[in-house]
Amino acid sequence: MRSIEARGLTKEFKVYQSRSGLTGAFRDLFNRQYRTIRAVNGIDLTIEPGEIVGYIGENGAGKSTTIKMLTGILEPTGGCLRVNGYDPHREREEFVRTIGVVFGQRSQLWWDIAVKESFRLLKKLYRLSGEGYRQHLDRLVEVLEIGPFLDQPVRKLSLGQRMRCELAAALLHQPRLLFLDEPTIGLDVLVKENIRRFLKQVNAEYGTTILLTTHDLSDIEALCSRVVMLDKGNIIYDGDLERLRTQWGDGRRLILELKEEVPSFVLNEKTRGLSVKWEGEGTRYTARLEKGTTVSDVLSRLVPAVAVQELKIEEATTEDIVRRIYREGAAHA
Ligand SMILES: Nc1ncnc2c1ncn2[C@@H]1O[C@H](COP(=O)(O)OP(=O)(O)OP(=O)(O)O)[C@@H](O)[C@H]1O
Repeated sequence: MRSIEARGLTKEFKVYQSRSGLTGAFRDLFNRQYRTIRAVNGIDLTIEPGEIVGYIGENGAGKSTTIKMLTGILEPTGGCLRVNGYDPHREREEFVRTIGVVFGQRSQLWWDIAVKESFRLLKKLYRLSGEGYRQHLDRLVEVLEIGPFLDQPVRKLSLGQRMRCELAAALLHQPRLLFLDEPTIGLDVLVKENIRRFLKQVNAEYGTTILLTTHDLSDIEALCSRVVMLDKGNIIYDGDLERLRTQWGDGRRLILELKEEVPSFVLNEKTRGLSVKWEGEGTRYTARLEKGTTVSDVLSRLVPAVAVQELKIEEATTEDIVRRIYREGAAHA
């Protein structure tokens, strides 16, 4: 059974539009006008058990709306959806036992009670019992190093401590599929590293499928072999990170320090006809090399005319690549 299978998944929102002025407000009283927003536009998405998939897109692309449909919070307007074999919205009660959810911005733990009391409530909610549960909990407490905070109320924990407790809470019932929405937002580098290591471990040991939404591309680099990129409700890339890099990552940067100041128009002139964008001024320039243009193409034009003191070549980072795809608005798997 597939973890996620969506065909033509669509969500539309009807938004009330108010007319301007007093007459407009008066007319709104009797005849409201609505506008339809198609937040998710007929996407096809299949995720197999054990995959770790990064779900990315700019603000407003439709990520949260998708996750809300996949977790059963929102009912789709159209399309077919099965998650862990269930219809998430219609079979919500049985379905939620098979998933875990961590939203970085919101807590599923009770704010004023001790963490272990929250765990106890969740245990009742999921109807968990027995030695298996005890051992699993002990393991989570040990690996996430949350033992010292179990007696404290959530409101007294730091963000990093709370996130580790959230992860434990989301995994108490050993779900087959884990949804993570911005799990490392606001955390310092060390805590981020620990959380990523833990997630890899959970995935390897229990075969837990993970769908991760994040704006932090280093999460994706550390965890996901596959990325799904959303733009205005449509999937514009679904494939591995490596392919994304090779298809779009030829935008290398050449960083130059010149012996003498040279105006930028000279560099533009010398490299006319090549796909290169110059940034900088005086003696320091960066050449952004676009598709097809190589470092030696640029240097062979420059070196006879301009004295170069030092040069450095930088590969485009995933962040550069993704920004570029967002800007240009398309990518094909
Ligand atoms: N309840 C709602 N009512 C009306 N419009 C909505 C609602 N929820 C989302 N939208 C609209 O749907 C579109 C997609 O929003 P969504 O929150 O899914 O994007 P997102 O990719 O998660 O963005 P972000 O990264 O900012 O969280 C946006 O245009 C948003 O304004």
